[in-house]
Amino acid sequence: MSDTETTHQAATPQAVMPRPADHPTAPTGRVAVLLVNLGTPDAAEKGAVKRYLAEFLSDRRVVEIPPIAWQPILRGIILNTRPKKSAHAYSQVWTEDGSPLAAITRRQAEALQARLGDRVKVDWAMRYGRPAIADKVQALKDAGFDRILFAPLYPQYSGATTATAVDSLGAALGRMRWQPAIRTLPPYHDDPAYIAALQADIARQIAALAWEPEVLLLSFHGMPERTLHLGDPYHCHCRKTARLLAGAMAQTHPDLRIDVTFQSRFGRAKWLEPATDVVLQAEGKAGTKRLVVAAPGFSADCLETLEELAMQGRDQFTGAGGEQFAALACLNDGAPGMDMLESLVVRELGGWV
Ligand SMILES: C=CC1=C(C)c2cc3[nH]c(cc4nc(cc5[nH]c(cc1n2)c(C)c5CCC(=O)O)C(CCC(=O)O)=C4C)c(C)c3C=C
Ligand SMILES: [Fe+2]
Ligand SMILES: [Fe+2]
Repeated sequence: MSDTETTHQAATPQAVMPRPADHPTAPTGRVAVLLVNLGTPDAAEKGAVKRYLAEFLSDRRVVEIPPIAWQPILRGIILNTRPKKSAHAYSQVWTEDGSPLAAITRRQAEALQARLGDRVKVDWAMRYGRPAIADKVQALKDAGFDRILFAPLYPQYSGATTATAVDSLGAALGRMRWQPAIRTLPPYHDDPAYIAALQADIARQIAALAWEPEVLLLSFHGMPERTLHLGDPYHCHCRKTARLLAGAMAQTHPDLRIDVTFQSRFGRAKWLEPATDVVLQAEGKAGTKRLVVAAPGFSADCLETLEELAMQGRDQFTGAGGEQFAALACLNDGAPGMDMLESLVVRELGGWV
């Protein structure tokens, strides 16, 4: 007899049926939060990077070229050239705990667990590589968690990030006879808690510098410009985040000039502009001496912030005449970012806990 039938009968006046002991595989109402980020290689060496890039760049949400045209380019050229170069870049930022993106995402999950206590189980997964979304969802279900808040840690929605993470969840659910109930965390690009966290964290890091920046660049990961015309809200979300953040920063730093750029251009198509590397050189050439760059779209530091911005970016700016440069840390597992994440998650869990 199912729980539903029991409840129905209990409501009738004649007989109050005793509730049967829970079926051993029928847990109810146990709630988990699964934090999700992009994914990263298992090691900073060519083979691991090749496996990671093969999975990532074969995702049709990421490279929107028909496989018949794209796969020969990917397998014939890109996977034979890029892994060596990218492995070298990864080796420059690798930590004792492995890839920064994975290590920080794990710490975010641990910090959120400590904040939420035993009401909720917090775990983490990656869209590409490990730990895989499908494995984590199955493990949570097997452990009795039948309600899962799936939280892709991308403040700005994009088909190439949020949607593909949810696709992967959907594929995992598609293989399950008995699925957990699912909620997904909406994009939070304009949430006051996110803007406040960014403002506080950026202001704190600027105050810790021994010099005063003239310019703050807000560098977001790029996307092919075509995706904007196809209706992807990513560009608009980035612009709105930047507008709200600039408004908040103007209260405390009225003399700071704030500009938006897009980094990590890939391939030959036109990407969103202006490009971060181009602007860093142009600023240096134009006489800007002191510049900071922040990456508000990245919830955790990773290759793109630690190598591309902090290392290459410094060379681009100082090589063109700039003098003082700092790449600010992402929100990571610091207090402002964790306060924000806790408030977003608690709001989405309403009615479940
Ligand atoms: C067509 C290629 C790419 C698109 C589109 C793209 C979108 C996109 N990516 C992020 C966030 C991250 N990307 C990261 C690394 C990375 N990105 C691409 C390509 C595209 N990204 C590549 C090839 C790589 C791997 C590194 C390299 O070889 O250059 C990372 C860091 C991962 C890490 O291990 O540290 C993040 C994070 C967003 C948010 C986004 C679209 C909005
Ligand atoms: Fe990327
Ligand atoms: Fe990059």
